[in-house]
Amino acid sequence: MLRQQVTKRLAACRGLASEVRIVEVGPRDGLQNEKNHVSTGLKVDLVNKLTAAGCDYIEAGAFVSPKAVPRMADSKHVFQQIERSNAVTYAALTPNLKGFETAMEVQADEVAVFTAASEAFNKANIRCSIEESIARFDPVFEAAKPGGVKVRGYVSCIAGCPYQGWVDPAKVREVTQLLLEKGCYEVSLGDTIGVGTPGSIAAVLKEVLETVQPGSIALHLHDTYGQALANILVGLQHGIRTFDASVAGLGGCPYAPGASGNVATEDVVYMLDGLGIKTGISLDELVKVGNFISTELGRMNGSKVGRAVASSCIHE
Ligand SMILES: CC(C)(COP(=O)([O-])OP(=O)([O-])OC[C@H]1O[C@@H](n2cnc3c(N)ncnc32)[C@H](O)[C@@H]1OP(=O)([O-])[O-])[C@@H](O)C(=O)NCCC(=O)NCCSC(=O)C[C@@](C)(O)CC(=O)[O-]
Repeated sequence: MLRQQVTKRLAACRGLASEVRIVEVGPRDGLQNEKNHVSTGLKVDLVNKLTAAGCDYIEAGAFVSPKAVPRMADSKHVFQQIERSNAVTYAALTPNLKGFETAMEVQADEVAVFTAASEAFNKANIRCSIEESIARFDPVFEAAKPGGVKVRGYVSCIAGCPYQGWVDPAKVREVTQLLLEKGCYEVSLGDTIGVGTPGSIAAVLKEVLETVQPGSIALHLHDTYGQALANILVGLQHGIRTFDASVAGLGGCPYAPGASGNVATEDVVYMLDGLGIKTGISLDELVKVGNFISTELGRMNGSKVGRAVASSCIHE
């Protein structure tokens, strides 16, 4: 109790938010690149367990070409079988109108369109230029309007690209702004290959926040170089209040060879708990979910907190 009061005061003193939103991307970003088959039942279990742990935003699947990303081919069944909570937003990735229509068939609450700040990455990932990708989203924005469906946006490769290397922060700002003007309510800035450092992420945020409000920005940080938590702290210091994360650090992008998964949700929640910043997620329950999915997939739990708790290190 005392620790909670002290840490809350600490967060306030440092001008950090008292609450943040975690976008749990494990069932989508986390599983899209799994080597082995992942059953629909396991995906459904994962989403249900994340719901029970208090996650209130879960990206549960992707309506993309099954040839491009076979692991997401059963997203329709996942959406049809999950036990929904009214308190949770169940979202899906939709690269075009076809994806949006499927998302609506299975009552996804929100959709996300995705492009990049790197032409080379976009060509590999969605087989078109940045400009063409945004034109493809126009029908999605149009179709979303009548039903008031919220559209989130992703900009990949904000801190570097596996194909072209350096990415200009001005390009990140330009694409972000365009997505917001077109109709995204929020744009998640993706360090797709996890190369960003507190210095480079601060430089990107400084550039983007020249013209965009921090409330319209989220950070989506892969943890390849172990910088993601430090980068989240930089995000908090810049007023960002939404962070994407993946339970057990699951994942990687099929078009970013060698990149590890998103920062582990358990690690983020542990850090935020320590800062007295609320997420609504139960760390103890989340750790169980991370251990469950890691065991089921036969992979090492990518969350340091998950491993520490499992090996009975001291945990308040
Ligand atoms: C974008 C396309 C479709 C373009 O692919 P294309 O080949 O240019 O498009 P197309 O319209 O010619 O369609 C090709 C085939 O895909 C089918 N198709 C077309 N659209 C759909 C759809 N919505 N749902 C299901 N099927 C679809 C379409 O029907 C056709 O089937 P075929 O006639 O060959 O049998 C393709 O390249 C694609 O689906 N790519 C998937 C890319 C992807 O999912 N990448 C991983 C997610 S992004 C990511 O991880 C980064 C992020 C978001 O996490 C942030 C970060 O970390 O930076």
